[in-house]
Amino acid sequence: MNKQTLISGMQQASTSVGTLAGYMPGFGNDFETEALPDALPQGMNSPQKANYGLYGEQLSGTAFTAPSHQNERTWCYRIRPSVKHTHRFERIDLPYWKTAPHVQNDVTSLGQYRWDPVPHSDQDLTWLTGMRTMTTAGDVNTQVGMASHIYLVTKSMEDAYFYSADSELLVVPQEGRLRFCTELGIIDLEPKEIAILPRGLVYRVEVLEGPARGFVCENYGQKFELPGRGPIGANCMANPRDFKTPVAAYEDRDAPSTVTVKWCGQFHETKIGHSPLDVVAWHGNYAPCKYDLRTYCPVGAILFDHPDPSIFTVLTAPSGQEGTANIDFVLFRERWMVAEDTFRPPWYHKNVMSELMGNIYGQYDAKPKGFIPGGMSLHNMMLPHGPDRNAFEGASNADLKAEKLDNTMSFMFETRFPQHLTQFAAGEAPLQDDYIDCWADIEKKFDGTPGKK
Ligand SMILES: O=C(O)Cc1cc(O)ccc1O
Ligand SMILES: [Fe+2]
Repeated sequence: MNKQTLISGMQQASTSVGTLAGYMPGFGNDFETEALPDALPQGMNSPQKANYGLYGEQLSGTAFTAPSHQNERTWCYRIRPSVKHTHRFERIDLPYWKTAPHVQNDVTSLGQYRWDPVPHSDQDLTWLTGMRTMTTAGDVNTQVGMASHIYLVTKSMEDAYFYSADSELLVVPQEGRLRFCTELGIIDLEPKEIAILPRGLVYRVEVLEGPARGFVCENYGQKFELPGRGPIGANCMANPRDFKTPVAAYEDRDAPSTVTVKWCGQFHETKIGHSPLDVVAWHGNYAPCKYDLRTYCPVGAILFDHPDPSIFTVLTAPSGQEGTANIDFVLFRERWMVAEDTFRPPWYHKNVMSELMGNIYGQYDAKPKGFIPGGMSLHNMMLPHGPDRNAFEGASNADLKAEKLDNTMSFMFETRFPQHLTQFAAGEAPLQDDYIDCWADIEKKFDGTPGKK
């Protein structure tokens, strides 16, 4: 159990810029943290009167009766209970943020697709107005599937807060720096890091360095967890201690504000008179965290052949069918290539799962050109894909000495469900019309004679 105390500058400041974010290590630990001494009750959750006049409130991330190893909840001790924050809800429109099921008859999703980076806009865009849905999969109403988004953020949310009742958000920054001021503490996030924001957690997003662009995987289903390592053992891949959960930090701020809620794909707004980020102390295992992708320790082939990319899974969100994820988050980062007599890049492939990829920086080995930082690609359920002609020719003729793949970080959101393009992805976003031509010049080498061509 971790215990750490931070007296937060959030309390005084009108925004939290300038405060120091502090973190506790571990994935899914039972944490405890207080921003004021003795704010956290000891030995019980519901004292008749909590210290400082705080209200106790539980945030349940799983059903009460979920098996113990999956059961997640957090006890918050806050200046006002959340229910004081909810008055009448009014429907608002965020036209670019879409939710499954969202199958558009005039949009074709069957195919291989690739996009250049969505350019920054000259408008002021917040975390909410700057979210651009690219694909949706599954059904939010039955809590299965996901959506992939690009965010373009230039403006901090001011006296404005948000939570998603629909989903947990996995945030993968590509440009710029953001600060997530959450009920449970502050997370500063930059490229090469990721963050997980649990379903139901209230937060405000500030721009520390803009413009900011990145990718989001919105998970409607069971939470992301660390994959079992099997025979790899107790170490390597993503190690639990490299996940960082913020220490408690609170705002005692009275100001006319809004809270926007995403609920079954709809957005509603309510007005409140104070900051809802008023949790002075908390304990539990349902909390946001961040993770530095540079601490991911890749394990791979050290003699021959190319393993399935699941070897690079950072996080997996189960679907209920064992081994068939609702979402796998897979990382292709710097590593040594040493396999002998082997075609080293990804092989040609058709997959029952749907593969959405994004480039954080550098060059991806199967697509040395055209898949650029900030760009995305989609190889949907059972649609063939693989190295382009240049990658194939290069790798099948290469001198197979040990080689470092340097300056490379791409990722995949892989889901068991087909992914449907939004109108934005099919129309407004910079779709590369000529993407499939990258395979057009692949040569027939077969002439009936044995031997390597
Ligand atoms: O580039 C892709 O499509 C992803 C991918 C990577 C890999 O190493 C093996 C198979 C695969 O589909
Ligand atoms: Fe693939």
